[in-house]
Amino acid sequence: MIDIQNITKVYKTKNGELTAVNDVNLSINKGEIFGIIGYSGAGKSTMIRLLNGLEKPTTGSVIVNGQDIAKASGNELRSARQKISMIFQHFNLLWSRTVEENIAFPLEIAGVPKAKRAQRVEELIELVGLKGRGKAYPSQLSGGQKQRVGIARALANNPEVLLCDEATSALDPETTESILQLLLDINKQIGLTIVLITHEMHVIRKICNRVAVMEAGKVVEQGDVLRVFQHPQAPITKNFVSKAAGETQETQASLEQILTNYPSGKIVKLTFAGATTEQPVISQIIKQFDVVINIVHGKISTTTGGSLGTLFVHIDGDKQQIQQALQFLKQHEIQMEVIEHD
Ligand SMILES: Nc1ncnc2c1ncn2[C@@H]1O[C@H](COP(=O)(O)OP(=O)(O)OP(=O)(O)O)[C@@H](O)[C@H]1O
Repeated sequence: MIDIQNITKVYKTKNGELTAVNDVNLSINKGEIFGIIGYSGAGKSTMIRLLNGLEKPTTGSVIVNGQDIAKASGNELRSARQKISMIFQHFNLLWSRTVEENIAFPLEIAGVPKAKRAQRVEELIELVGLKGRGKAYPSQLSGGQKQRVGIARALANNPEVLLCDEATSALDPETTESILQLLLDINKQIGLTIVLITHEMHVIRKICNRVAVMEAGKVVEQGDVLRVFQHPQAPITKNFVSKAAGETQETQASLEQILTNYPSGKIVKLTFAGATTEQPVISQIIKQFDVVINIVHGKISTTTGGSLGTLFVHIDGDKQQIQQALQFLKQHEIQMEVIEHD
């Protein structure tokens, strides 16, 4: 569906050249939700502008449905861009237009006759759950409702790809959940390909099938979301994953405290994925080995590929028994990391 081949984008600035995107290759399948995550300045916005043809790469190609967006211009580029739609962090609605009129706007531009427009607007209002709010103005809507208008407007002309630029970053956690759920539902319902950029790993965890992690213009890691959460490789990915698992500075501090207070035993971080989240391994260890287990921190969350759990435990007892308990965990395909002092 989308093939990004060796794209590099170099900006000329007052201070010389700046490489915002550096030799990136990505392949995004039809109907999948693909996330690009990175901290500020990683090159995500530049990537999205390259994807919708707003920006031309310095080198490389961006093939969408067999067409190289990077080389298209004029009518060709306009028609290619009609298949790619976008939603934004700050919604970008027209404030003097009602919800209906905002959603109708791209239909007007595309020359859709009035009666058909009204029918399509009604369908879209229903799809995004805004029934009864059609005559309201954006200023009368909550943030979540505004983003629903943004989504309806983006879908008006039946795009094949929806680009989401930090679409939930301005929303509170509950509204974020409901907007992510709406995107997931739409993806399932109409098979829409969604590419989103974000700096929040929980957004990736909640709705993406695959993820690419960007740092300083490069993709440092990519793969299935569950796999990346279970076995993050790059330091930056490990950082994102532990934040998404709710490991705060407070968790780090309590681990340090336990390491200091209990010099014996081991503190272990266990990562469970898929079926292993449902096995009662901790109680099995306690029954089978002569060890004491203290739970320090734990969380289970779901990804589109299955459940994922992290658990920090302090295992104490006879050295050999601890070793055997750790071996038991390994045999049950539970990812394990022994925590040492920072
Ligand atoms: N038009 C431009 N001209 C010059 N430099 C630019 C331009 N656009 C982006 N950059 C630079 O390219 C780098 C990547 O920026 P980009 O906005 O793509 O990152 P980002 O990951 O989206 O970060 P943010 O979330 O802060 O927007 C940054 O160093 C930025 O200053």
